[in-house]
Amino acid sequence: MLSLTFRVLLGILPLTSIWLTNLLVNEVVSVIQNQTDIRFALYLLLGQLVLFGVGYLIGQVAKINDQHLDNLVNFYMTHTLLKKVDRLPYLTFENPIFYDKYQRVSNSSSNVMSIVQEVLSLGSSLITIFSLIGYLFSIHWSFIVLLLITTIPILMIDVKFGGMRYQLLRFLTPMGRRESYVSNLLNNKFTFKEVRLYGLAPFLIGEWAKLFRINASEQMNLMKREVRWSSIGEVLLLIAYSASGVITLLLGMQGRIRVGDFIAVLQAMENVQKGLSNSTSTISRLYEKSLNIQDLKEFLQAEEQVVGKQEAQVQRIDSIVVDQLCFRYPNQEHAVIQDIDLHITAGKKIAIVGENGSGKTTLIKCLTGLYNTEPQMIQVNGEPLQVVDRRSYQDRIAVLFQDYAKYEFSARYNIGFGRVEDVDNLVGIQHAAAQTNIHDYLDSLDEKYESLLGRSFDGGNELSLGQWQKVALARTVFRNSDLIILDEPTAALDPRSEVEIIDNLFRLATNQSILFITHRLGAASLADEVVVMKNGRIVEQGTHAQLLTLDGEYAKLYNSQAKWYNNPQETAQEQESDHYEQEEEVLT
Ligand SMILES: Nc1ncnc2c1ncn2[C@@H]1O[C@H](COP(=O)(O)OP(=O)(O)OP(=O)(O)O)[C@@H](O)[C@H]1O
Repeated sequence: MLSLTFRVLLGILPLTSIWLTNLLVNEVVSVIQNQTDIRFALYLLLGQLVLFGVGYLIGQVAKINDQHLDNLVNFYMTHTLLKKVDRLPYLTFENPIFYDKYQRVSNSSSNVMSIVQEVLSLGSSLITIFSLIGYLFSIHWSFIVLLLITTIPILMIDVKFGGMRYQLLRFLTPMGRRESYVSNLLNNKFTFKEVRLYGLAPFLIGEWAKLFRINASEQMNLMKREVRWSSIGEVLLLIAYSASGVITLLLGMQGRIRVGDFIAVLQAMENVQKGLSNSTSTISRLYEKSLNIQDLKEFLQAEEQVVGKQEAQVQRIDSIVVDQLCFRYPNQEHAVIQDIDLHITAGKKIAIVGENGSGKTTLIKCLTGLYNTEPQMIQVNGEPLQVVDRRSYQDRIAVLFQDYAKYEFSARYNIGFGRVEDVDNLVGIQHAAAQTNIHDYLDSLDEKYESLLGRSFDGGNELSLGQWQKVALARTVFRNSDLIILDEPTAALDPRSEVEIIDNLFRLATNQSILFITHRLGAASLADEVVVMKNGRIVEQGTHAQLLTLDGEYAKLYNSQAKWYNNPQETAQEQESDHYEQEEEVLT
């Protein structure tokens, strides 16, 4: 409201200023010609000074007010977007188009604010324009015709380029994202060591430069076209201004206006033209931004993952039955996992083994409800997952993914995030850390559990990969769930830690089910059941002993690993001869 008032005031200032100028010039002419009293002219001069001061003050207060409004809108928009992102289905995050759209809409907070500001300043300009047009019309109607003839083509040009700018933004967003991806490879600590050692920097800089040039040249091309067309608009404005000068001169010669009016008309004409040209470009920008807002609207209307609305609440997971589970990624033709049958009962420890890409991680993403599957394929406590309250179900599961998160927060938060409502329970957190053999290390840090982990921020403590993994494992332990899912939980651990931790976990988690993916079959042998996956299917299932007797896939994998420990040299020679045999087969 305050902003609106300021804009109205700013809108009527030009007419008042021109009116005062008109009076002042006429008065000065009269003082010079007739030697009349100078006082009224001085009052008018003072009036102009006051007007200038008031205009300046209103402008400054409006600036502060706009900044305040900007903060409010920015906060609201970012807050809304972040909450929306939290409700989107997980699969959305695996679609690159999502990231393009997100990039565009995350600029929308500034777009929304600038729309508000543009509308306000457009309103202000329109008040100026209409008040001045009223004044010009009172002098002669032909000024209005001149203005109409020149403004309409300019408006059309500006709107056309507003649309083109938006289309270009859409086209360039993926390339812009790739450009920042490539440049990030050069300044990101996770990739930089390899970039440095492999001497990739010149190649990557070249790639970045290529993308930058394409981006920049597309923008330059559009800008050049826009400049060409807007020059035509400027010429039209110049013609209108000169024509209005001629008309004013004729009116003066006919004695229908005085010197002050002559100056005022030219000033008014100039102001109206400036106002009109500003307004047309504002309308063009508004059009461009309204297209962006359409993206925002679509984003906010995107289908959400229903969480916490389904009727079947899960107090405790007693059983999960997987029945003929199939899953296909949206961008792929064939199912990645097929006909999976699995029965997880309370306290059962299941190991999943299988070669890379056999679908193990996909299976756990389906099981945890991150991916939606057909009804009946997954049943929790006898209810299809679709009708199970997803939040209450996920609250009873602890997952450690291969690419677990390394939170650059304190050690306490890193573990406490497993049960965020209990993040102040230091004793519980320390207990979880002790179970995964990381307590002593965290306790030895300067600020113990309050120490910041990671090196992205000053004062942080970098951990080794194995230490990070132990912290993440402690987080899953702290979660106190019914089902613990671990995707290669010991990949970065030394053999002693691996044995101790898995042993600890199995001993303490008597009531908890554990489903763990592993490539280390020594760990798998501790499970109640071993599931072997190949090409998206379960090919063997049973206890470690049963599968060894079966002498199939598992036995083959197990024996080859056992050989590494018993006689690594022999294994290497065998593998080498296998390799040559295969090469010979290919050659013959
Ligand atoms: N988001 C995705 N979109 C499309 N395909 C995917 C996606 N994630 C995985 N895949 C494909 O699904 C298959 C199974 O992948 P998954 O990660 O489940 O295998 P995995 O058995 O866990 O492998 P690893 O032992 O290497 O971790 C792979 O062929 C992979 O290319």
